[in-house]
Amino acid sequence: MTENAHQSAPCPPRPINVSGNLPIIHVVAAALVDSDGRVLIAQRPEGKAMAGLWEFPGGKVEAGEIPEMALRRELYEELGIDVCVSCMQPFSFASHSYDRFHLVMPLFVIRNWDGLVRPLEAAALKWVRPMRLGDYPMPAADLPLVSMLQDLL
Ligand SMILES: Nc1nc2c([nH]c(=O)n2[C@@H]2O[C@H](COP(=O)(O)OP(=O)(O)OP(=O)(O)O)[C@@H](O)[C@H]2O)c(=O)[nH]1
Ligand SMILES: [Mg+2]
Repeated sequence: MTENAHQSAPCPPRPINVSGNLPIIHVVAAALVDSDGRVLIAQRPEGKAMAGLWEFPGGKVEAGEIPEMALRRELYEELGIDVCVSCMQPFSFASHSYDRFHLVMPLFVIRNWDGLVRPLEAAALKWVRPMRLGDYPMPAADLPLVSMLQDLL
């Protein structure tokens, strides 16, 4: 072993398709944090994939959009709020293989916005203390993000 080699605990299992045969879906999502440190999660409505699961608001990046523009559009469509790009703090990202696609999803932390959040597309919205996020079933890609948020907040 060289002097610089770093010995640490074994990597946790992270199912990932490395053969490159899955379409890549670019999604962008937000952890809105209120003045009490609670995080907003949205329940996916009936009729959508993963219906019933709780997620970070956001959605697919469209052709020609940068992630911040896509997030501003999605948060207006889904929650009725306006968020300026300078209030979007890049936090982390998910890179996760589902059966049918590979998801790449940056997550931004947002503490300031204009307007009151409303469930314009979600089945329900909830403000949740970071330590309680585990009480809500979320997509597999989100689980590492939840741990990182719990460390941050
Ligand atoms: N918004 C969001 N999508 C997530 C999360 N985690 C996760 O795996 N996804 C997946 O990312 C994909 C795209 O999300 P989406 O359904 O919100 O996309 P969208 O708002 O553009 O909806 P649409 O395609 O019906 O117009 C879905 O397959 C969703 O399950 C998350 O925390 N937030
Ligand atoms: Mg969405």
